[in-house]
Amino acid sequence: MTDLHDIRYVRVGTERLDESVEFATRILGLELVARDSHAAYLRGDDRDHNVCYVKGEGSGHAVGFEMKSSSLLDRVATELQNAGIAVHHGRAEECEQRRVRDMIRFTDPSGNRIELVARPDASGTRYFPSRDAGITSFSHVGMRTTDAATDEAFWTQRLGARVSDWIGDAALLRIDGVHHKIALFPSPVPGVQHINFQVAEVDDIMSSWYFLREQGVRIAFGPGRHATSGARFLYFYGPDGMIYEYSCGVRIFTPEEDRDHVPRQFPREPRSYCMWGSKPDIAEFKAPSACEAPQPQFANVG
Ligand SMILES: O=C/C=C/C(C(=O)O)=C(/O)C(=O)O
Ligand SMILES: [Fe+2]
Repeated sequence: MTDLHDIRYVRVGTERLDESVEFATRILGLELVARDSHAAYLRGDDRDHNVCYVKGEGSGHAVGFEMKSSSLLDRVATELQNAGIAVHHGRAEECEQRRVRDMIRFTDPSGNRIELVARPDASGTRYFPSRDAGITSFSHVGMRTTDAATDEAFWTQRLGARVSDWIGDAALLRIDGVHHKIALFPSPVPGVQHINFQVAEVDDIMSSWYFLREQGVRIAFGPGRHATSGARFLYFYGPDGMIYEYSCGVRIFTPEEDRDHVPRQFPREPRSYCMWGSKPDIAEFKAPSACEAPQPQFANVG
């Protein structure tokens, strides 16, 4: 079974490359590290990049995870292929575009594009934010799943993730001590639902809340506190309907807790998403299931 070392990057196809870069630097607070006519690379920590906007919406979304070595990557590719999963081995040009030595690509059962990489470029320079949003690291993605049980089995059985908690059918999955690095939210369509950056403290969340509103940014959820990980959070919309999340204070499991933790089942109700009572303007957090209409008490904020 795979041992995913860490989440590494997310690739977001967009027809609005300039607007995406403008939003990511001036509003979100990322550093632009490289840019060409086809793609822009940005980061919120000391790694080479965490987000790559790729020209052309047709490029879709992809999430990259680092493996500890190229030999582990090869082993996983073989295991996946033996399990009947189609695996694409990255060509030199694709590896170069991702700033990695080796990569493979496949899709989860919903069709989310997953990339596993080995020997990603390290960076010799510190993250230097364009706006002091208090970002400390790129931390997780929320992904849409069209079949939560099947995708959860894929992530846990094929990719070695562990369930930390569920809200309804949505699984929050960890690959290390952090409560989750992947979350799978039931939806009629696949894709990246939100991109999370950790911030240093709750002051960063509250000052960003004022800043974002002043800038006319559509707030998606929060400020609030997740019942699951205990993180304080703020979600907001960027170009192409992509949702970004700042959060701080996510639960970190000790090795003993990681070993002994029994996933908790939270009901699919507002208090499971936010202990403070904030109401989400996010489809996957509102509807009781992918097929049913939103409940009236989940009315949008603002
Ligand atoms: O309530 C839904 C989301 C929960 C959390 C959390 O517990 O921190 C997330 O960050 C997430 O899944 O996006
Ligand atoms: Fe999140």
